[in-house]
Amino acid sequence: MVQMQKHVLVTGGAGYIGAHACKVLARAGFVPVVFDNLSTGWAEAVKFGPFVQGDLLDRASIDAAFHQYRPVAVMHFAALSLVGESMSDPGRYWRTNVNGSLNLIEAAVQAGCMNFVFSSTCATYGDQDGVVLDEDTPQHPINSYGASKKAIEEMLKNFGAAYGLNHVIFRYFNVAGADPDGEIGEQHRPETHLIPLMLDAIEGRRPALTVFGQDYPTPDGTCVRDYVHVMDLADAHVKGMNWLLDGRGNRAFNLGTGHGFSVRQVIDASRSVTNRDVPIVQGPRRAGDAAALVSGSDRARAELGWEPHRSTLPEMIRDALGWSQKPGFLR
Ligand SMILES: O=c1ccn([C@@H]2O[C@H](COP(=O)(O)OP(=O)(O)O[C@H]3O[C@H](CO)[C@H](O)[C@H](O)[C@H]3O)[C@@H](O)[C@H]2O)c(=O)[nH]1
Repeated sequence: MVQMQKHVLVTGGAGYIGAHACKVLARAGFVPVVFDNLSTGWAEAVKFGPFVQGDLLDRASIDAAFHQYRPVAVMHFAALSLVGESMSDPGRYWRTNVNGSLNLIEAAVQAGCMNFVFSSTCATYGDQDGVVLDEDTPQHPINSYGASKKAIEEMLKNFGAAYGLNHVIFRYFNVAGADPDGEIGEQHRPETHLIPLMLDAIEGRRPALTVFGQDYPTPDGTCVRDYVHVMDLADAHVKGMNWLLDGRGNRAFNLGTGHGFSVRQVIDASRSVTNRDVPIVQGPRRAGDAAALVSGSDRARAELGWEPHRSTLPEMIRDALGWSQKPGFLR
């Protein structure tokens, strides 16, 4: 019997999280079709299926991809995602994230591709004074990035109500680590994330790690985040897509472990992996940073059957380190 190949359109599939999702999709028997403009992604990261180089602001190129591949679902990772940059250039965030998503959602509906998995963020919750954030926590973003993602969540609800677009929304906490096989990993230019910058400082690619803010209302004064391994996150996406393919309806899920770690605790954990000290300098707070973002993660576990298997700090740091030591790694 000839098996029909099931394609999944993966926007942003050449980026960090999207590429890991492609690997897990391929392993689960799907064909990930990457749609990416390479503004922050890497052609070298497209390893698990076809590549369409296109821009979400160009509706015709999206329509062509739907027409050519007839995907069973969309995973929408493509976005600008830096909190600091979103504060200094909000127009770019609204245009790219919101207009791009509107084009994609309209194209999906028109093509009859009614299963949509969306990358949202804990930044939609804003700064909530140390409470553990569950999916019913009111969303009050404090930066343009979070506001743009919240707007897209609303858009999905509206298109769900009007046209029956089925959607799963994932609100990520802090994604870290890399594919333990070393096929893909995190490579941003410029790099802004804590763990890769810390490794750069340890390995001498940068003189030091700047700790942004020491006076937050947290136990040691540095920001607290909930770190989740990128492969665990990718697994959740396949579970979320299967949830939609099984007709289980629209749902938002947090993706975090439920445990928060301060910047200082992350630095301390790196010593246990590398046996090296992190050269640090103390800097001011970064605009748009919430003091603490920790996930209530019961819903994804209970309803999706998701369990993070790799999301310990040492494992995430070890996998990120392995990737950064690969020949050809550039930063
Ligand atoms: O050089 C650095 C870089 C980061 N940090 C601190 O480390 C923590 C983590 O910062 P990251 O930049 O690694 O991650 P963010 O929490 O800013 O961002 C993550 O969470 C955001 C939502 O809050 C968005 O989803 C974003 O895309 C995602 O990377 C923050 O407290 C930040 O202030 C430093 O002290 N020094």
